[in-house]
Amino acid sequence: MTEVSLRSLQKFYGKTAALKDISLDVNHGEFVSLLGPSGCGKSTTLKCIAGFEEVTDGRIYFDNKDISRKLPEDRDIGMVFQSYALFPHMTVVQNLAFGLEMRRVPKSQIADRVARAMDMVQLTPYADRFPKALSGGQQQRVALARALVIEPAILLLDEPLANLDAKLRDEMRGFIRDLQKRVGITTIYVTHDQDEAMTMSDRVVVMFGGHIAQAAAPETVYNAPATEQVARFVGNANILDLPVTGGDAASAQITLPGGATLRLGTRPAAAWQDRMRLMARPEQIRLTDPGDGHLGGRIQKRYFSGGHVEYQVQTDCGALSVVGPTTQALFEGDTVGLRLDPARLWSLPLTEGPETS
Ligand SMILES: Nc1ncnc2c1ncn2[C@@H]1O[C@H](COP(=O)(O)OP(=O)(O)OP(=O)(O)O)[C@@H](O)[C@H]1O
Repeated sequence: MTEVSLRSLQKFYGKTAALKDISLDVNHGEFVSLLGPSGCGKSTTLKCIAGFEEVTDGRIYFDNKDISRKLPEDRDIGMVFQSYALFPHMTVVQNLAFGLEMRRVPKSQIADRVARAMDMVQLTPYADRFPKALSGGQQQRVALARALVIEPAILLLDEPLANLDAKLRDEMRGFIRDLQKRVGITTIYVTHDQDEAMTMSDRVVVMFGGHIAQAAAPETVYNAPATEQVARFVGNANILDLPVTGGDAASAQITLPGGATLRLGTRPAAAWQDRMRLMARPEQIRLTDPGDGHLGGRIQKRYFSGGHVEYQVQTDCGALSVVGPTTQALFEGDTVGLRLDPARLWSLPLTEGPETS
């Protein structure tokens, strides 16, 4: 297991700054996802770690060894791409054996290591098939096995599930995560799919415009986003901009448009702030009888989605998204009350970080 440290990475393509300042430590055996919108620099970060791109400035360390200028083949990484990149004219066994032959692993060991890798991804019955005779999910499992059979120090995955349909993608998420835990390999995973990042990772690194906005456990990124941009990118966020009307050194009191007050567990970040931007996730707001909530509203849209119902509710704080149980008989046009949980309202900084796009 290997620790990866990125120190102030910068990468320019001509005048385009793909990475502006990336610093990150990935612990031994950790599964870290790089998450962000298209063009934020996820793939470039991964390519720099792999050595397919040279950094313009900054350093990359594997276990405290500076590998920034090493060739990809000298970095001891296994890589899986979105396009499985299997050799079409080779069978599964041959695809797996290839990397070992290139590394001059003794023939006597190759068969055994290939067999173990195939078993690991449950593909033993398909050993002699060519890639075109395998499903997308099976091909991606071959690609995984091919990356792991060389027993690399670090596993890098670039949107490996993007080509699979939704159901298979779900299955493969669990499969990759279980396999990574069993093997215990340090893994960096690029995705623009927040569900994927949240369900699979020990830590999610949210990136915008060549910067890291937050690197934290999935629960922290979701419940305590570092910025409004993170709040809006990861999940559905209701943002309430409300005046501070009282409180003390430890807790602020805010007043909602209808006059209801709430005592929060936090203060505004800066002494001069007389308002707060608070985030409430849809499932943290409860719909009640009109007059019973902290805020009044009218249901504009109702979306039944099997396990729960999503509502769009027009309020004096704007349109809020609320998730409720299917047992609640509420419909479009109904007048409702909205109850907020002061303990779960998250105070966002009023100003964003250095980069907002
Ligand atoms: N080879 C290249 N030449 C010039 N510009 C590039 C090159 N590769 C990437 N870029 C630019 O660098 C920035 C970051 O690209 P990158 O591919 O890392 O983003 P990404 O977050 O992985 O996006 P996506 O999710 O769309 O793959 C983008 O502005 C992109 O246009």
